[in-house]
Amino acid sequence: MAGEAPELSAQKAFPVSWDQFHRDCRALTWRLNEVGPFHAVIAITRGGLVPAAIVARELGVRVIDTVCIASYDHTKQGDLQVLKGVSEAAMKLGGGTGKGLLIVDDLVDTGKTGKLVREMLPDAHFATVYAKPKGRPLVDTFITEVSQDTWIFFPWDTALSYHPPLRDGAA
Ligand SMILES: O=P(O)(O)OC[C@H]1O[C@H](OP(=O)(O)OP(=O)(O)O)[C@H](O)[C@@H]1O
Ligand code: HPA
Ligand SMILES: [Mg+2]
Repeated sequence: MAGEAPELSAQKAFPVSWDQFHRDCRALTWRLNEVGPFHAVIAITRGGLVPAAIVARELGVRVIDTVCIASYDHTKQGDLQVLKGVSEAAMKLGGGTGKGLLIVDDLVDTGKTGKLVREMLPDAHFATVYAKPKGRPLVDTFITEVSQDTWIFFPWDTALSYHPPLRDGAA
């Protein structure tokens, strides 16, 4: 496609629909239900907000906080920027180390974001919906692993569009 980033076309694509994402979040919650209860859910923004809402709903957790981190500009990772840390109230609930807190993100890729959050809350439980091999050791619970050269396309980042037939060269 004209204008497409070369690193995008070189990678395998793993598109996720809203339905599939909801199902995967519910599957994640089944596993987390065995580990909890949790005092609060900490969503890593922005991608963690969507699974955090679903997981918190299923687990009956009403206290939700955010850690706001930015790193990727589309598919290129830059330096991590912590725009907002854990609130004082959530810190208190986690006894200062994160015990009994559930950190939720959409995925771990290189694990840089996860590592940073784990340093903030070393005793928290870290859950993601998807994991790539490099980040996987940082996660306590996840649902689906994809290869490192796969790019996951989330439903909030995508829209329905025309796709050319395979015989015309479509991948
Ligand atoms: O394991 P890593 O290599 O650190 O990558 C994983 C992180 O990257 C993405 O967030 P991003 O920084 O793009 O921000 P966003 O959630 O606002 O999209 C994703 O949501 C994870 O938080
Ligand atoms: O595979 C990915 N998909 C979407 N966002 C991401 N941020 C890091 N890796 C990914
Ligand atoms: Mg993120």
